[in-house]
Amino acid sequence: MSQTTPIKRPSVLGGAMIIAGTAVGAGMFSIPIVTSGVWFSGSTLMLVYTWFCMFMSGLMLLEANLNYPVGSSFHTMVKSLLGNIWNSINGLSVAFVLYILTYAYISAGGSIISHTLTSVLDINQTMAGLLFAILVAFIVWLSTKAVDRINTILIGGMVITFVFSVSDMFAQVQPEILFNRSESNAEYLPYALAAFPYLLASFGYHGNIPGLAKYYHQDAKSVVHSLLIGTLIALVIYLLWQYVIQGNIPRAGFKQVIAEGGNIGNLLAQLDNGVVTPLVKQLLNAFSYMALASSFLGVSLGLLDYIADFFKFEDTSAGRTKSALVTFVPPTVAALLFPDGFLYAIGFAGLAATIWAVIVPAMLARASRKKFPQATYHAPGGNFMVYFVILFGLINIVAHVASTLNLLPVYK
Ligand SMILES: N[C@@H](Cc1ccccc1)C(=O)O
Repeated sequence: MSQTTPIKRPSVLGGAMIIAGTAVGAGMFSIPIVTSGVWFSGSTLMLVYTWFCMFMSGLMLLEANLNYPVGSSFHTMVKSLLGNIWNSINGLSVAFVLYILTYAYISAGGSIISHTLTSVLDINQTMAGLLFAILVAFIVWLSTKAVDRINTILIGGMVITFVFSVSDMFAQVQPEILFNRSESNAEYLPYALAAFPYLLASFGYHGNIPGLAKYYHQDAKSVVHSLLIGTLIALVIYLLWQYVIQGNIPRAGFKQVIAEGGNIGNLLAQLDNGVVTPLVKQLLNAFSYMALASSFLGVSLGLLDYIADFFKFEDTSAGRTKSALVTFVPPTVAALLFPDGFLYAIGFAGLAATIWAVIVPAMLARASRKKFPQATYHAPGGNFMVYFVILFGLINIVAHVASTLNLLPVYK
């Protein structure tokens, strides 16, 4: 008797963890700093708006992806739906984001390692960044499987340290600080626009969508659910993070963080003067390492695969060594020369990600509806949502260009 065995699909939660693991990373540490101008209430609205648009653009990418063979990359979709010019723009913006994030992770990694080790070991930030980069490069060079295993451990550790540290700090939050009651006539709104690209970068995960569609055997519903849950986990983590940080460190304290360069170590140092107990500080440090390392592993693995594909390097240990050198040497050298560019890097990552994680997905959905009218999955909201998402992208570009040209007020 012949029997068709139903395809066993992995649980929605697994995909949600992949998405949350990519999204929650270096961007998160920039959020309280870059929103110190608009502060807590305003940034809550901005986070929800950004989450919504980044979730929608993910669904649009999925819509296009499902019309192509399993696992088709950005390259295949953009080339077929938008042509060669867009394909080049898209490819460049992907490579740029991956490179600049790799730099940001090395810079930030150096900053927290040297911050936590100052009392026991006199190691400067540049050396610490170098060690961090070498360790991650080694794991990525080993194999995708090694990255997968270590990431699972890291995400487990992140959940534990985040829950313990945040639940303790939760109780310490002071409404006077959180709502900035001591400052009368404070201005918030003028500082809002400049923060957007950092929030956008923090919700970036879109490179994972083709892989996720493959993981769920092209079942739209499972992918949609895991995107929804994964991005909501990121949103909840960011809101809690904002709540405990901006409810414990007074708004004026951020002027010092920004003056010191705005790296993670500077932010964590502000908690030394506060009410946070030494144990909670250690937990937060541990959380920061793990959040950084897990994104660093994921992003640099993506970059290594991209480079291997671009230069046609083989998947042998010699080929992987070449890919690893092209992946890690330029950002490591940049981090040695400019150890404190963390915030700039996240802002530029947000700008470039606007292209491939916001505008291109919206354009792909529009083009794919014309080319494949019989498609079964459609992202919600029709053409209105396509333009809504494109508008969000344009706001981010204007925000970044204007703030780079010093046209926007800066809280410092
Ligand atoms: N969201 C990631 C950065 C990222 C952006 C775009 C794609 C992938 C990752 C972070 O905050 O660290």
